[in-house]
Amino acid sequence: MDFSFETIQSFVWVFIAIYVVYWIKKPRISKNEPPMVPYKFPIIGHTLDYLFNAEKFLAECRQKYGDPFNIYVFGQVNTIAGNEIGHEIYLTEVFSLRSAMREKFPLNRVLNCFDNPEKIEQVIKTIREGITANLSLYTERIQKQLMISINKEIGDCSNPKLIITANRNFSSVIARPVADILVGQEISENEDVIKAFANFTKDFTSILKIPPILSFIHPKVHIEFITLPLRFGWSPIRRHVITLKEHLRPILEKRLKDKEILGDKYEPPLDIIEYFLNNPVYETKVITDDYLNKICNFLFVIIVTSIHTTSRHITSALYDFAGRPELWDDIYEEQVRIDKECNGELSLQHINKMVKLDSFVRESLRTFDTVVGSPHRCLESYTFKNGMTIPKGRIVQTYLMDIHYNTTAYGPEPRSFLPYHGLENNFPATKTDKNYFIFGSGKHACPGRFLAVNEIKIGMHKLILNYHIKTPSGKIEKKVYYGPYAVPPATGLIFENRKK
Ligand code: HEM
Repeated sequence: MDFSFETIQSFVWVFIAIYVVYWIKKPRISKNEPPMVPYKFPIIGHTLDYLFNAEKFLAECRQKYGDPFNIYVFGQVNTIAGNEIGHEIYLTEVFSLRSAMREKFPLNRVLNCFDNPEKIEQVIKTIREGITANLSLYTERIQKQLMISINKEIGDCSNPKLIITANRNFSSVIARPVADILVGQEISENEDVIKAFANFTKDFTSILKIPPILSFIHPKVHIEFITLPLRFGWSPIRRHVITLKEHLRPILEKRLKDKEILGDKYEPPLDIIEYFLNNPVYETKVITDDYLNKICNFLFVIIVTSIHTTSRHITSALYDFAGRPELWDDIYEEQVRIDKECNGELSLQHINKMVKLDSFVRESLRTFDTVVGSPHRCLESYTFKNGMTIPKGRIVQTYLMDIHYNTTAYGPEPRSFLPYHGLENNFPATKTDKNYFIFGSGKHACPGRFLAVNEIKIGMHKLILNYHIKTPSGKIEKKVYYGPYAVPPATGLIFENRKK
């Protein structure tokens, strides 16, 4: 075979380019760092194992190299912190989830307040003061909205009905109560608004479906590439922002007018938009387009953090319930007793009495089975208590499976489903703990977890009271994996009316 001079020249250039990338990207691990797991292929490193075999691969690394260890994925060294060391990440401000998320979930490119630490602090304060502190006042409305959703999405099942949960994962079920809390009862009756709430995250994450090949050069190159269309004016979420603005404007204008006319006699509705109108930072006399953009930006941050997460976990808890017939009667009996006690109208006290259901939900959250998650960026060089040091800029991932399946906390068979572990050990589903990281831990632990668990418990209570729920196979269905991240099974659930 003859090669022309040009062909040989091209080969040489390709070789030089690969060598330069290899040399630049070659991980440089200093002496005191966690051990680097050896790999066979330069540049690719452990990427394939991480994507297609994460559970087994990381378990083998953990066994061989201890905790923590370093792996090389998508051209970056990642430190994997497990059961012994993981909690340290959450005890100091040296590690930042927000900084790491910018390269994984570039929401800041469509919601500019996501890039502003002060605004995010305001979001967190709003969740704590405006939602969690008022949870008892919201309970009746959450219940009502969940029942509307259940009747619409599941409805009459005189004959068994298969509801396919894939992709949607009951996001519109959860969107309704969240809309009620954020924008009030009147706007949340509008189906377009509910759709905007339910689909915002799914539509935004459509840009994340592009495989991160360019991350091998640098994660920022990949992010610049996938967000390129946004710079030319295309936005996957624009229509949702327009819908919300359209419906917010007349309501906000009416509230300002009512306030002016009624003065002290004005009765402020309980919702987050009213919380804004009374907040010195967001006070206004006139509803301008700029003001609406500001409010929508803020609301969509709460929507992104609250709906997708909660709907994914209520779906998963339903699969966990449906696949375990041995638990059905016990949990059903608790719901019947509480339903009789409250005459169908739950208060926060009644929800707190659902101790078996709470323990079941905690166990479903613990065994959700994402292998690693919650990436945090190390903002300055840090030395762990065991003396190992990691450099500034390093991404540290929490090895959730190692934490959630540790034998010290969960006994000799930590992978089995222990429905009453929380109840027996006085660990409610909302309580963060070094053996339970589903809501993170420390200062930045999820501020929305009280709302999330309440929605899941109310939703499950109503569903279990009204329906027999089964999996199509009659067994526990397997989760679906995207690399190391788990999502609920996609087989669907069978609902059948309970005989009253
Ligand atoms: C089952 C549902 C949910 C899960 C599993 C979940 C999980 C998490 C996790 C793991 C974190 C990171 C914590 C850390 O770094 O220590 C977090 C943060 C956060 N979550 Fe949730 N979450 C859920 C529901 C919600 C809801 C309903 C809201 C809002 C009402 C919310 C708002 C937030 C916010 C604003 C943060 C950022 C906190 C900060 O940076 O300080 N989450 N969540």
